[in-house]
Amino acid sequence: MKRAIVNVQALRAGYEKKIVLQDISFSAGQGELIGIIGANGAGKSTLLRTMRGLLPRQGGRVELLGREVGTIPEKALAKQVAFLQQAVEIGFGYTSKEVVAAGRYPYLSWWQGESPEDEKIIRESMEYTDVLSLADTPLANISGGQKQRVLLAKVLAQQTPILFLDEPMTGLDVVYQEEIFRFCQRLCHQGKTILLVVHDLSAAARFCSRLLLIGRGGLLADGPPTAVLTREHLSQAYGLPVQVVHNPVTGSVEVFAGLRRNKNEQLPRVHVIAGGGCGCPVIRRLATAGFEVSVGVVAEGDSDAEAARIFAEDYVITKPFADNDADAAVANGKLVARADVTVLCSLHVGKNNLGNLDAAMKAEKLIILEDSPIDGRDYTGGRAAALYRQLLAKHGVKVMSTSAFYHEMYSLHEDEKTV
Ligand SMILES: Nc1ncnc2c1ncn2[C@@H]1O[C@H](COP(=O)(O)OP(=O)(O)OP(=O)(O)O)[C@@H](O)[C@H]1O
Repeated sequence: MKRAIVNVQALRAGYEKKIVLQDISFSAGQGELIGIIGANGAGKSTLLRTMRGLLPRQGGRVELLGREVGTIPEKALAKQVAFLQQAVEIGFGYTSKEVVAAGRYPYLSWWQGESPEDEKIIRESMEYTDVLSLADTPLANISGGQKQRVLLAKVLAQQTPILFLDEPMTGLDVVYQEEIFRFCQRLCHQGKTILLVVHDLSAAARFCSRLLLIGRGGLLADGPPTAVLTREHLSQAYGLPVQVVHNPVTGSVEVFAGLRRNKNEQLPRVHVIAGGGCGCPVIRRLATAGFEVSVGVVAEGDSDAEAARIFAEDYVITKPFADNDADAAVANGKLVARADVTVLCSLHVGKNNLGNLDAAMKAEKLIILEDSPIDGRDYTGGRAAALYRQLLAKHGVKVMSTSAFYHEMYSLHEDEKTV
């Protein structure tokens, strides 16, 4: 086991009249890049500020390089930890270089100017974050993202083994954001230990070796990104249903937060009859617009089945090429009966999914999405087309293209009027 560079035991953190975090325990070893994640107001900044000794602890211990943080003199502490704080105010009369030079303060006495060695470190730090060309520009004259990179250079110039970075990506475009993550990785590879607050969970998953999830007044999870970024953990931390999709190709994670529903708001339930991938965008759009969505019957392995798992609250998935799955048909029928509106996607119909048209027949309110004539989508020798024509003749049925539906679907909130 590596020596703990940061060691936090049973920490209680917060403010005079308000305890924000209880019982936080973890330790960080050399070379770790640790992302601190959690909802707004969860206590991430409070944790970092307490660990750095800027906020008094309400209980527990924080050790940096084996020493209790409260016992380390300020200048010695500044040689151990550099802290990029959120929303720091800096006198705007200073040039970028002067701001970065302030990072050298733990190494200077009041009578000493910067040595050639300090100058070299300042220049290298500014090169690292690509702001050397702004050296003589006053901070007042540079953009928000450039300012953030100047502040990062200042933190680097402090040359500490530990870095605490509170949302260092604020204001950075995607290219610089990734670059900052990559240089954090490089610094950790060189032996530094970095804890950074990050809101972009996908980037956190790709770049951090470990995540600490803060929520509900404590440490909800601690471990590698795949173990921390689960539906259960994130739903707890963010206080609403969250879906998590890990992309094995890019290593990134997509997180879809459910809507914060007003308890009195009754949104229509929409059942989507899909298959062969035609339902995928319909399911996604309905769910992200806030509808309660169910899906059926779709086949395992089909992208509609994946979309159902991610976005739908209920679904019926059958084995691929399963003919006449009676149980699936019954379950699908129940979802149709429960829905306020059923949407029949523009699917291709073979003998194994003919039952989907029977299910649509039972819908009280039906919208048919028709992107091409049924005859070109009928693989049953005419049975599907015949059933489909009966559907078209049903009372109150609406027929439209899928793209037209995307515009119309918001009026489903007033479905009585529109269907
Ligand atoms: N100086 C303060 N005095 C009292 N309460 C505070 C103070 N600063 C923050 N808080 C409260 O402490 C809680 C945690 O705030 P903190 O800034 O640590 O959250 P955070 O996770 O960093 O949030 P965000 O993601 O929005 O930056 C919040 O409820 C906040 O209102």
